[in-house]
Amino acid sequence: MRRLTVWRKRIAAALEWSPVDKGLILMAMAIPLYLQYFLWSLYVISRPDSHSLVHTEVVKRVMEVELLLIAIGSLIVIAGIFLRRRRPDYLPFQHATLQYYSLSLVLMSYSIGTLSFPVGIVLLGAPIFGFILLNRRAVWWAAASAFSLLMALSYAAASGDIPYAPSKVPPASSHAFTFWMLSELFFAAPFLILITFMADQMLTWWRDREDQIRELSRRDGLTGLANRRHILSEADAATARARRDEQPLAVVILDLDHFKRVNDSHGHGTGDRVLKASAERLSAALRAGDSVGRYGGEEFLLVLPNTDASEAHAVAERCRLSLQALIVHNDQGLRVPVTASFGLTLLSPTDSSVNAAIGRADEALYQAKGHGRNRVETLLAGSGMVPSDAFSKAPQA
Ligand SMILES: Nc1nc2c(ncn2[C@@H]2O[C@H](COP(=O)(O)OP(=O)(O)OP(=O)(O)O)[C@@H](O)[C@H]2O)c(=O)[nH]1
Repeated sequence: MRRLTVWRKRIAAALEWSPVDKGLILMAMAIPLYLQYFLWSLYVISRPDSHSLVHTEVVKRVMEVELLLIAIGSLIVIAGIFLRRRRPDYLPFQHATLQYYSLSLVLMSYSIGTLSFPVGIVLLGAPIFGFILLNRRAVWWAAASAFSLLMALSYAAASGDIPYAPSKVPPASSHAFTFWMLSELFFAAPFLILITFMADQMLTWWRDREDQIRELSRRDGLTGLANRRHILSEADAATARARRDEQPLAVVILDLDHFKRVNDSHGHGTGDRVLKASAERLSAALRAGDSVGRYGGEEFLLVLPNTDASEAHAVAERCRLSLQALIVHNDQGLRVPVTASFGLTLLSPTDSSVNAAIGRADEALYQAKGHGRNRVETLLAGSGMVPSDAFSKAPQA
């Protein structure tokens, strides 16, 4: 099962393969097909009723062509194996494999009829699959060659210059008709299975990759927290919910104190470590449902749904004490003191958007800096600054 998963991942990640490897995978699909057709030919001419189903002489000639195609295909594979280490990006190899694949399939299809069911499947599936996986220009060239050959053979057959579907004896009985119907399904089955399977795997892989990219675009590279854009969009969503449910929403901005000094005295690397450790502390101090993001260089934004001023003050205090207790060492092993100042507010019905509340929290933060840092200040719309002792159990360091 684990092996299957590994192979699934490999197949799904085929977009990343080198052009030579992609050419080789095409050959790995084509050669077994000719083996499959060869075995079918062998089977059909050995049947006692073969004369009522196929023109055996033609089928024997087709078998020679199949063997020739297998031999040519094997030579191309040997060339590919030779190239894959030395020149994995050698695009002409992909052109060669695509031309081989498309022209030989059209040629093979001629013997059972250029307008048959398997040809339709190949014509439809191969370019879609090819455009996703292979070089576009090479696929266009191969599609153009295959289409030209298909048209030339169809035109020659229509004009009576060559027979149409020379292998086939036109089904004269329901038995012969069933035989041909099953044979055509047998020819088309590998394409149907392979194209469906590959499309499923690749689309799954694409979706996973899209999810990863979306996640990356939302995260701050250093701290792993939501980045500014994402925390603001979370704040917007929380605002809409708070207004709909008529619940309070608290917004807190915090800024590490004298962070320039940390960088200047201990180096940027230590500064980065402080930011990462602070982010971890903040995430750990919040409840499920609260959000935290990196709002600026050393500024973080907390969005606390269903939280009134007193609860939000307690959360901010908890974060403040947690940061104050943080132990980060510089490269020389000295402890770097970390504290932060906090500005808190609640969303007010008069706020046109969450940005108004963020602006107020920023103003409160400015006050916290002015009042000596490492403290929480609250500014509420309508009531102005709220003294810290208005909240029960709100100790300041
Ligand atoms: N190491 C590191 N430093 C950063 C990063 N982003 C911003 N900074 C630094 O953070 C410092 C912020 O300094 P200031 O805005 O002057 O504020 P402060 O020194 O914290 O002073 P107060 O806010 O008044 O307490 C600047 O030196 C920025 O270079 C980062 O990703 N990594």
